Amino acid sequence: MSLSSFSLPLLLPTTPPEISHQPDFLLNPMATVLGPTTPFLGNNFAPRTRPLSRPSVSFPRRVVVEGNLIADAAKDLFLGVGVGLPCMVMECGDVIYRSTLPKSTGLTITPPGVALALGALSYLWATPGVAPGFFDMFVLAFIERLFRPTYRKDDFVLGKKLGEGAFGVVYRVSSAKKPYNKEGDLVLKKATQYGAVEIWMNERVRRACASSCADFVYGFMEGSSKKGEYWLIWRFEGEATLYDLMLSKDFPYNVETMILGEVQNLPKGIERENKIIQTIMGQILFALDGLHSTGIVHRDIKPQNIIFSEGSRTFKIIDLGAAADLRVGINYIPKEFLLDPRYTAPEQYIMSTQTPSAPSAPVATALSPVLWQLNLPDRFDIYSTGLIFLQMAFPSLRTDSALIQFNRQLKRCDYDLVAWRQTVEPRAGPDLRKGFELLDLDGGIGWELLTSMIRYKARQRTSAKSALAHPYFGREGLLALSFMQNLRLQLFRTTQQDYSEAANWIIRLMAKSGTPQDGGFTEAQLQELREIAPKQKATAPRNALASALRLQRKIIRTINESMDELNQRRKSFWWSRWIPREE
Ligand SMILES: Nc1ncnc2c1ncn2[C@@H]1O[C@H](COP(=O)(O)OP(=O)(O)OP(=O)(O)O)[C@@H](O)[C@H]1O
Repeated sequence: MSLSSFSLPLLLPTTPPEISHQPDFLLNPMATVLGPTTPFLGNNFAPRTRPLSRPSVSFPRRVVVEGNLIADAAKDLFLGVGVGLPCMVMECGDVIYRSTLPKSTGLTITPPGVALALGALSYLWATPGVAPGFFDMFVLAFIERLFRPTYRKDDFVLGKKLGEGAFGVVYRVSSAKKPYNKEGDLVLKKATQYGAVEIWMNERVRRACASSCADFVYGFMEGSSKKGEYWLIWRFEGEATLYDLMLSKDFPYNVETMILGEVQNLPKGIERENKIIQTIMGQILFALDGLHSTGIVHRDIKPQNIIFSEGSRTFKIIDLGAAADLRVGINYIPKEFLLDPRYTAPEQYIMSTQTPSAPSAPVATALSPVLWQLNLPDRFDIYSTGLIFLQMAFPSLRTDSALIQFNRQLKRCDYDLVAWRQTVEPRAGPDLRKGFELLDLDGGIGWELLTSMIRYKARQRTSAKSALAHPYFGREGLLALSFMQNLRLQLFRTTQQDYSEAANWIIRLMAKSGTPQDGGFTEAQLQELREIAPKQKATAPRNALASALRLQRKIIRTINESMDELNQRRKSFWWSRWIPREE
C-alpha cells in the first residue's frame, strides 16, 4: 500500500463536499486562508472542480494571490526535499474526482530541487572529491589491477645505492624481465615502515595526476606479512634532485638549459636568474596542485624530494612516505614524527590537533570536503614550498645551517616575513641584498608571492592553484605588468588579505580618495579611524562573525567527537589489503 493511500483516511473530510451544506472554511479552514486550490495542503482538501460556496470571511484579492505564491513555493520546497506529509511531496490529485489526478510526468523538477541537486553535486566534487574518490577506488583501481604488469623480487638486478633514509634503502636497478628490460633503468625502494602507505599514495597519484610525481611502476610486499618488506619500483627519472642542483655555485644557471632547453638571450644577472627560478617554482606548484586537488598532502616537501625528470624536462615530487590521503583519511597523523623540521610549517600538523586520528574510510570520505575546508591541510606544503622559493632567491640561505638560523630569526619575528626583512635588510650582505633585488623585480611581485606562502596561519597562505594564477608566473618576458596582469594582481591581493589587512586597505583607499572639502583625510583623522576600527563593540557584522566562529568550533567539536567514537571500534589498515604480495 502506498503512503498516500495509507494516509487518506486521516486526511480526508468524511462528508463529500457536494452534499455538504457546511461552509467550506469549516471543512477546511486553511483552504479559506490560502485559497481553494492551495497546493500546500494537497488537493484532498480543496477539490478543483466543485463550485465553492464563498466563505463568510473574505480576504483582499492581493492577500490571496500572495498566499498562493507562498504556498506554491512551500510546496516546491517540500517536493524538492522529499520530506513532508504524503500529499505535500507528491501529486495526489483530487480524491473525490479521480479523473483530475495529474498524469505522471515521471520527474518533478522544481527550483529548490535543482538547487539541492546542484549543492549535493558540488559537495561531492569539492576538494578532495568524494565522488571521484569512489570512482577511483572501485572502478579505476580495479581495472588498473587487471591490466598492469606485475613484478617479483627476482625480476630485478640491483645496481648502485641511491639513498638510504630512516625507513628504506633506494637502489638503481634494471629489470631482468623481458620485455620490460628495454624500457630503461628503474629505481627500487626497499621500505620497512610506511612502505604500504607509500604504495597506496603512488598508486593514487598515478591514476589522478601522474605527471606530478616520479613515474611509479609497481609495489608489492615481499616475504611474510610480519617480517615483510615493501618493494616499490619507479622509472629512473634522472640523476639530480633540486637539492643537488642548488648546491652548485652555478645555480640557477645550471638548470637553465635543462628546463628551458636553451640558454636565454639575456646577460647573466638577477633578471635571468629570476626567469629560471620562476620556471622551477611554476613546475613545483603545478605538481603540488595536482596532489592537493586529489586530496593528498605531501608533508615532506624539500629540495631533496624534488627530482629533475630528464624525460619530461620538469621537476617532479618523490618520496610520498609521509604523505596523507585526506580523501580516505589515510596516514594523516602518523605515529612517528616523520617531518623534516627545516621545512615544516609552524603548525606541524596538517589537521587540527583536536582531530587525533582518522575515522573509518567511508566516514572520512563523506566528511572529507568539510574537513578539508576546516583545516586547509594543503597549506602545510605551501609553507615548505615558500622556503624553497626563499632558498632559490637567497644564495646565502641554501645551506642547512643558514636555513635553521633563518627559521629561528623568523620565529623571533612571529613568522612575519616583512618584519624579518626590516630586521635583516639594513645590515644585509651582498647575497641577501641580491635576493631582495630579485624578488623586488617588476614591482615586487616575487616578494609578494613569497610573503603569501610563508605565513604563520595556514588559512592566510595561498593555495597552489591561486599561487599559479599569480601574475609572477604570467609575465611575458620582463616587461612591465600589463593592465590585465595588474587587475589579476589586485584580485590576488584582495583575496589574500586577512580582516585587519582589509581594514587597513579601506583606510588607505579612503585616504587616497579624500573628501570633497579638503582633498583628503588628515593623518589625525586616519589615526582616529584606525583606532576606532578595532574597538568597535558588538555591531551586527561582528556578531555574525562571532556566531559563525562559534558554529565552526561546534562543527569541528562534533565531527571530532563522532570520529573518536568511530575510532573506538577497532580499525585495521583495511587499505593495506590492496597491496599485492609476492607469492
Ligand atoms: N624515480 C627516481 N628516479 C631517480 N632517482 C630517484 C627516484 N626516486 C628516488 N630517487 C633517488 O633516491 C633518493 C632517495 O629517495 P627517497 O627520498 O624516496 O628515499 P627515502 O628512503 O625516503 O630517503 P629520505 O628518508 O632521505 O628522504 C633520492 O634522493 C633520489 O636521489
